[in-house]
Amino acid sequence: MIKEITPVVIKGRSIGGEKPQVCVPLVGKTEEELLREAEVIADIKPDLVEWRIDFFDDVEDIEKVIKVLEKIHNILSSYPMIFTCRAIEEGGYKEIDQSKRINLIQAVIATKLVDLVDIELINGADLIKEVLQQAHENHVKVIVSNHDFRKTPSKETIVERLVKAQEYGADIAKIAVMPTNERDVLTLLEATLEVKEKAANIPLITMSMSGKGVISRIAGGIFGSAVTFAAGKEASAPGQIAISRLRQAIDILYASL
Ligand SMILES: O=C1C[C@@](O)(C(=O)O)C[C@@H](O)[C@@H]1O
Repeated sequence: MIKEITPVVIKGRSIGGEKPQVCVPLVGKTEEELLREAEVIADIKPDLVEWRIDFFDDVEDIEKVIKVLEKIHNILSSYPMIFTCRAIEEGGYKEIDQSKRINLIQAVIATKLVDLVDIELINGADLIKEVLQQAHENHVKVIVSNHDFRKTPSKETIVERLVKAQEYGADIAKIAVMPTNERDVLTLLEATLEVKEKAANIPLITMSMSGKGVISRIAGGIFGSAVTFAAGKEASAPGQIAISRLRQAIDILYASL
């Protein structure tokens, strides 16, 4: 039996709807860089924006982060915004003390200036549930994510991690893995389709990273991935391509479906 996925709709964008949404990251290290980047992103009109705060020089200064967030929000208020402070062991830009990372995520949720936050599955059920509860009280959605920058786990492991994120109460479950060969890309796509067909009632986001995995960023929607990440001014992970080229490729695929 095919499970029904309920889309997450934010500011008119349907995550988990007919077509994958394209998200671009903000990866500036300084306020100046970020505001310039936000202007560029406003021009290229993605569907979603992700602020990868772990790239920011003053990431540990909560007051500064919130001041910059207000300015970014002024430029990009019409776009659903994901706030991500990626843990170093999952591909984060730099080491950030775990309790500072969680305090920051919670302080940002309380501002209600972001629409989604990303928290890694490795944080465990208790912390994830605490973040989920606070997020939902503030009308913020939660992406529970997992990343492997070294390899592609087995199909069963990918399925298990996505299902676990859903069981923890995630609004969206995400996994990004690194292929070492072409078959790994198929493994990621097959796992995505299996979760979509058999288990998911929330949207999934999956990708096989690097050049080898680029087909998953273009065609992942067909197998069940609701969001694909493209480079805006800069990329936040290996394999992201320019948004204009990604959109063209997606349009070609979807015109034939
Ligand atoms: O988790 C993801 C996916 C990603 O790693 C990618 O491969 O596109 C990019 C990250 O910025 C984002 O948080």
